[in-house]
Amino acid sequence: MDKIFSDKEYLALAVTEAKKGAKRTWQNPLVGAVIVRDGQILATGYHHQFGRQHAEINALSHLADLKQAQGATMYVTLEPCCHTGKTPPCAKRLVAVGIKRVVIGQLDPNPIVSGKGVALLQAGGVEVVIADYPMTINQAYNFFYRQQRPLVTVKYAMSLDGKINYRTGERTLLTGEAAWQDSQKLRATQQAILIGEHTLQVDDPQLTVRQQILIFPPVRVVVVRDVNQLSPDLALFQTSAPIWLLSQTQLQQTLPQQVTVFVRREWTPQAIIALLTKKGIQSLLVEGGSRLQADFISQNLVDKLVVYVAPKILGGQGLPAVSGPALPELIDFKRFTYQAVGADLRISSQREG
Ligand SMILES: NC(=O)C1=CN([C@@H]2O[C@H](COP(=O)(O)OP(=O)(O)OC[C@H]3O[C@@H](n4cnc5c(N)ncnc54)[C@H](OP(=O)(O)O)[C@@H]3O)[C@@H](O)[C@H]2O)C=CC1
Ligand SMILES: Nc1c(N[C@@H]2O[C@H](COP(=O)(O)O)[C@@H](O)[C@H]2O)[nH]c(=O)[nH]c1=O
Ligand SMILES: [Zn+2]
Repeated sequence: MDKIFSDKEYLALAVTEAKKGAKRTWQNPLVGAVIVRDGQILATGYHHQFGRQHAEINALSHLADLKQAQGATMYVTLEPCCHTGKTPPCAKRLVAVGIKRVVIGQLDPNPIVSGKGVALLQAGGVEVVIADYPMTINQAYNFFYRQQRPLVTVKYAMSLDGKINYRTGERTLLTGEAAWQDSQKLRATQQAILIGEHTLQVDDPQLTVRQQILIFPPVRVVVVRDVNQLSPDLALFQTSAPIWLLSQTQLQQTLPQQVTVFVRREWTPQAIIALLTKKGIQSLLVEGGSRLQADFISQNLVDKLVVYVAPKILGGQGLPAVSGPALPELIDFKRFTYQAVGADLRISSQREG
C-alpha cells in the first residue's frame, strides 16, 4: 500500500520543488507546488524564473488532464497571488479549475497579495489551510517586505589581530582560494554588492560572480565623492553587470553604458538603503572597507556578518575591520557559527529578530 503523507510532508516536497528555481527568480520568491488527490501526487511545479509562470500554474500544466484538478488539494509554499502582475492571478485560476483545498506554507508578505490571495480562494469556495510550517526559503524576500528595506550582510576578511590590510592604501591578500570560492557563492545569493571609494581605488575589484553565469547578477554599487574623478580603466567598468555610482556630483564624463549615476549631497547609510529599497533590492552585501562597514554598523543597519579569519598578524599599521564612529552601545550578535574554509576560518552571525 502507498504511504499516505501528512500535510507537512507534502509541503516539504513543495519546498524541494521551490528550491529548483534558486538564483533565477531574482526579486520574486522561490515557490513550489504539489497537487494531490486521493493520496496520489498528480503533479508538481515551481516558479522557474522571474517574469515566467508562477508555481501553481506550472504544477497545473503538468497534470495529465486539467480535469484532475477538480477536488484535488494543492500544497503551495507561498500564498497564491490575487493580482495581475507579469502573469494572471493564481488564486483565481485555482478556483476556476476546481481545486478543493489549498495548504499554504506561509502568507505572502508582499502587500499586493498578503491575505487577499487567501480571501479570493475562500470566496471561491476553496478550503484554505495556513500550515504552521518552518519556512526557511526566501529569507531576504520576507525580510524586505516585513522590514521595508534590504537584508544587509557585511563581509570581510581579517587577520588574527582584526585588521583588513597591512598598511594604509594597500590591498593585502589575507585568505586563500577556498575562502575566495566561498565568498563567490555568497555574492551569487545577493541582489546588490556595495563598497566604499577607497576600496574601489585601492583594490580595483570587479565585484562580479565568476564561478557561475547568473541571469540576474548583483548590481555593483559604489559610494564616491566625485564620479568625474574615476578612471574608465577601473576593473569594475570592464565587465557588463550593472553598476550604480552614488556620487555627490553630476556626471560630466563618458562612462560605460552599464553605469547609472545617482546624485545626492550626502550618501549616508540611510540614504543608500532608501535608494536600494526604492529599487526593490532585497539583499545587500557590504564588502568594505573599514569606514563603510563602520558607518553601516553604527547606524544599526547590519543584519548578518560573514568574517573570514586568516592565521596572520598584520600589526599596528593595519586598518581595523571596523574603524569609524563610536557605538552608543556594543552590539551583541549573541550567537555565531564557524567552520574551517581551507586554511582560514569562516564566522557567520545573524542579528536576532
Ligand atoms: N580585507 C578585506 O576584506 C577588505 C579590505 N579592504 C581594504 O580596506 C581599505 C579601504 O577601506 P577604507 O579606507 O576604510 O575606505 P572605504 O572603502 O570604506 O571607503 C570609505 C571612503 O570613501 C569615501 N567616500 C566617498 N563617498 C562616501 C560616502 N558617501 N560616505 C562615506 N565615505 C565616502 C571617503 O573617503 P574621503 O573622505 O577620502 O573622500 C571614505 O573615507 C583598503 O585598503 C582595502 O584594501 C576593503 C574591502 C575588504
Ligand atoms: N512567484 C510566485 C508568486 N509571487 C508573488 O507574485 C509577485 C510577482 O508577480 P509577477 O510579477 O506576476 O511574477 C511576487 O512579488 C509575489 O507576491 N505568487 C504565486 O502565487 N506563485 C508564485 O510562484
Ligand atoms: Zn501567482
